[in-house]
Amino acid sequence: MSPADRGDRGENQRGGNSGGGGNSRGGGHQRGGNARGGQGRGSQARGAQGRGDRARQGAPRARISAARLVAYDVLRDVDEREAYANLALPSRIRDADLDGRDAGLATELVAGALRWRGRYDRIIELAAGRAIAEIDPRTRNVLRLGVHQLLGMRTADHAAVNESVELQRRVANQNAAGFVNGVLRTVGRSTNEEWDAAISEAARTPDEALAARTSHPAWVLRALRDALRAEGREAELAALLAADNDAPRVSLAVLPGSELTPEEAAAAMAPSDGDGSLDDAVVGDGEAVPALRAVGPSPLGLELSGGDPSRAIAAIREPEGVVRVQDQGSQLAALALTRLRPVRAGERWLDLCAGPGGKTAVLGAEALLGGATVRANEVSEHRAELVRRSTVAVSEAVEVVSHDGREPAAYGDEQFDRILVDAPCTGLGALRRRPEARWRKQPSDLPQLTGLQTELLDAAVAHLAPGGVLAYVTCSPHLAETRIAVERLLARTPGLTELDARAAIRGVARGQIDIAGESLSAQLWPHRHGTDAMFVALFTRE
Ligand SMILES: C[S@@+](CC[C@H](N)C(=O)[O-])C[C@H]1O[C@@H](n2cnc3c(N)ncnc32)[C@H](O)[C@@H]1O
Repeated sequence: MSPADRGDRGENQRGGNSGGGGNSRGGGHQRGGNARGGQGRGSQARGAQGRGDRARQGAPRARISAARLVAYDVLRDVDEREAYANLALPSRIRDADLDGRDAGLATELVAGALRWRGRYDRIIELAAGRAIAEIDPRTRNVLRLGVHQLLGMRTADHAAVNESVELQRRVANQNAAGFVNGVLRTVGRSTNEEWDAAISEAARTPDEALAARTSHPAWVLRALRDALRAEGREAELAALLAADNDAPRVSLAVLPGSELTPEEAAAAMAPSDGDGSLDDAVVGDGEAVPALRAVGPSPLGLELSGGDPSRAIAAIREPEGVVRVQDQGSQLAALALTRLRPVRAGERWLDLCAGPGGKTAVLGAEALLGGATVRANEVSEHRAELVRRSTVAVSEAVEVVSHDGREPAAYGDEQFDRILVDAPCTGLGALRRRPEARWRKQPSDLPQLTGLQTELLDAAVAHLAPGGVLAYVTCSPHLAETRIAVERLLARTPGLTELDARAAIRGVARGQIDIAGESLSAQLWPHRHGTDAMFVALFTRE
């Protein structure tokens, strides 16, 4: 019997075939610690009928927690206003005046429901016996939050179901409250393993099954596999997909030239019991602040145990902007350009696509140390302002302008010794960081993006001084935005030579770094390096 067949469809559900899921058996469960499959949901499923009966016979109406309402509102913002969850969430949390615990719950609900949307939608389809597109968008979000509580969190079944039904009554179609109740009770009766087996059984191809189980759009899954295969590392696909679904630890950078090295900054905040565990918190001025460790591949990098990064940054007591949140892959990409060869005093550098200015700050700090100066260009005025704010600590060395990087004005009649083209891209390298991103991008976005990347690269190469170095960086491993873009650039640009970016990254990295493949460019990966999947290629012009 499939999980869906075992279910109790709500009064508003259509009957009919679940679309597969015929013979559910135990299967490969994707989640680690916070999934419930590993914790004996089988026995919970056996006891679920009794609890379900009590719910149906009029258990007391559940109160809806403010955290769930906030989470629902953020999902709606993401759907209806194309909001970014990481921006919408803090403002909704502030408006609702949630305390730390509820803010944490709202954050987990939003991140989980968005990240696992593909998998949860498939489970909802199997449990409901209807396509997700046929379910009202508001009800869909109520269900996604409910499924995450049942399968991704430790919420008690009755609380997850009752609060979801109440939420449905409050924010969506009241008449579908029974439907929500029925679907969620069906979902709660089976384990993660059983649902994964049902997903696989119902899928038309192995890729469709893998994409749904790991909650990746199929085209993204294929792009990731192609990129790994190009490095001879296709076997790492499962690890990569899992890493995309894990919330990353927050990384900080300590800008070069700071009074403290990352090691000293971490030591200054080491946990008082001295075991250095990242799960510890230390006490500063009587309040717990997150612990830091100088780990990760970037020599500027620190890793935060969790909690609010601004508290850790404040505790280090460096001037504003010196210690900052930044992925360590971004740090390495910037350093690959600045440390490829020694800086000559008076060098001019250009950061062509600078907003919001994370890499510009590293370039600025390196420029200050070496006697160079940086022109930072960003097409959007608003983002150019973010670059200004991001570079306050190194503003002496950085001038910010706002032009289209394809236009001569971006270059101001100059030739540059080093140019960073950190191009707009699909962002498929940062899926773990932006849980909604994977559902926003479409393969149809690629031609427009690769066209823009081509034009930006051509304009940049035309302003590279003879003997100068250009870094092409994307936060995407998609081959169309990485190796194919590089091969095409080399083919159409006489006098341009590719340099060894792998050696450059190995040269700057903290400790050994495993960069695979035969090409000269470097691809970083979340599962292998703990960074976003940044791509770095370096060129010089004869
Ligand atoms: C990947 S982001 C750069 C990230 C940045 N380097 C950092 O580390 O913070 C790409 C940036 O390019 C900008 N951009 C897009 N089209 C552009 C154009 N035609 N000229 C210049 N910048 C552009 C986008 O607004 C975006 O801020």
